[in-house]
Amino acid sequence: MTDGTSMLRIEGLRKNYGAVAALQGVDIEVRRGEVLGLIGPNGSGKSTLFDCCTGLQKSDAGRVLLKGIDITDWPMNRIAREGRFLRSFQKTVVFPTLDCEENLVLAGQMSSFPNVLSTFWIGPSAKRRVSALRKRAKELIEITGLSRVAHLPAGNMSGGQQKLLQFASMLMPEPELILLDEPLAGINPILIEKVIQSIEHANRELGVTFVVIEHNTDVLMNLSHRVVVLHQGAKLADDTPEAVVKNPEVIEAYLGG
Ligand SMILES: Nc1ncnc2c1ncn2[C@@H]1O[C@H](COP(=O)(O)OP(=O)(O)OP(=O)(O)O)[C@@H](O)[C@H]1O
Repeated sequence: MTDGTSMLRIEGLRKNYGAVAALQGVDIEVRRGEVLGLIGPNGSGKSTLFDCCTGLQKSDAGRVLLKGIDITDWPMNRIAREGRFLRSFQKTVVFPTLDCEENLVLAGQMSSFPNVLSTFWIGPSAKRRVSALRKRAKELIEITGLSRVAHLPAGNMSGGQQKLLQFASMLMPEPELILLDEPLAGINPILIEKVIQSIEHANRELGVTFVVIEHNTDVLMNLSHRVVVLHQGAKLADDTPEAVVKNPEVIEAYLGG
């Protein structure tokens, strides 16, 4: 649960794509330790908000502060490495010929070694790091419920299992903040439960703060401590899940249909 301190502060964020005002001055505070749900109709600016916070798109105005530090102009890799701040994309990406543990160790190596060449250096300290990464990979395979398929090349796993593996990969570098873009899209109900449990475990036991975009609103309302609603690039509501589902403006703009 949150201790009330600021993890991510978004101030007056604006982004135009030509004539389209994707974000029209959005303010959001994400508190350390919370799961914040982000909902809104298609095209309301949710993914653009993630893109501008993580350096994939440059905003036209506004600021993004991570633990009080202005990261608005930081490039993506600096945000991920120094900020311990990661995001997922709607498309799942895994290394298809590697099994779960190999995928996870590689994800850990890519983030914990200072540069690509050093991942090939097999000195004693590198061996120790790889062995620590293998230990963490095994724990994450257990946590995400992937043990039964862990020996398969990731390319032979189902789409939902690949999503779980991608989620576990994001946890390898011990991030503090993760933005998840539609983690449940296209996966079956049994795996939906596993994804939810994995997010809850990472939040409660590993202390990871989450912002989650998800169109499955029933699940999102259960998972989130607080929910922000975007509509036409502006914030329409910012409240508890219980209050958001009863908000007449939110019902009209999004939940009603
Ligand atoms: N790279 C881009 N170039 C031009 N317009 C874009 C680009 N990315 C997004 N847009 C436009 O910006 C607006 C917001 O899009 P965005 O993808 O952020 O919405 P969203 O809420 O994530 O939608 P969805 O729920 O469908 O994923 C839309 O009108 C979209 O068409």
